Amino acid sequence: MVVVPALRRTDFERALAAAPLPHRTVVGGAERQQSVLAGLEAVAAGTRIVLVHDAARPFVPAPVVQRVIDAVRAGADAVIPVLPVVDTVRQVTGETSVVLERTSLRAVQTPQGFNLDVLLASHHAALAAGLAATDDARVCEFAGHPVTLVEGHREAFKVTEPIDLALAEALAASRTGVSR
Ligand SMILES: C[C@](O)(CO)[C@H](O)COP(=O)(O)O
Repeated sequence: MVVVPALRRTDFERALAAAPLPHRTVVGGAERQQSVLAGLEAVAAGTRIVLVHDAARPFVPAPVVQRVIDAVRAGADAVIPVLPVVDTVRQVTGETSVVLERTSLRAVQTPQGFNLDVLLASHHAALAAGLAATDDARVCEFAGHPVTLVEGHREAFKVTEPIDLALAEALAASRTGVSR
């Protein structure tokens, strides 16, 4: 299931026409949570496990995906790939700031894996409560489900800033042997 903006649906469908895997598109909402919920509600009844992935993380290595799937298959309700944080991180409140204990911090990636029934029920609970979450694991946690961590990978970075494009192009060239 590929969640797309309403105004670009045709463009996405055209771009996805040659995709090697069967897929469908569904129109998302204004915020991430609404888009994920739209995707989940379009998933076939009877599906047990679902992975939620950011299209902005195109280089996620297959072993990360496998670790997430394995942990959900082993019975976890919510599984996320994470990485240690390499920068010193400060929490800012108004004019003051404090350093957070770096060894206890993890950067969260996708794909995140879930028991579909748990994730759907959690999204409905979050919607009813007005929770705004930046990822689906937070939605599950809010609904009382534990979150299992597995090892992520630096190559699963989110293409966000202009400089990320240079890295993305280099990685794409190294994987395909084709450079632009
Ligand atoms: C889910 C996520 O990738 C985890 O780091 C991140 O929260 C997504 O944020 P976005 O603002 O929806 O790209």
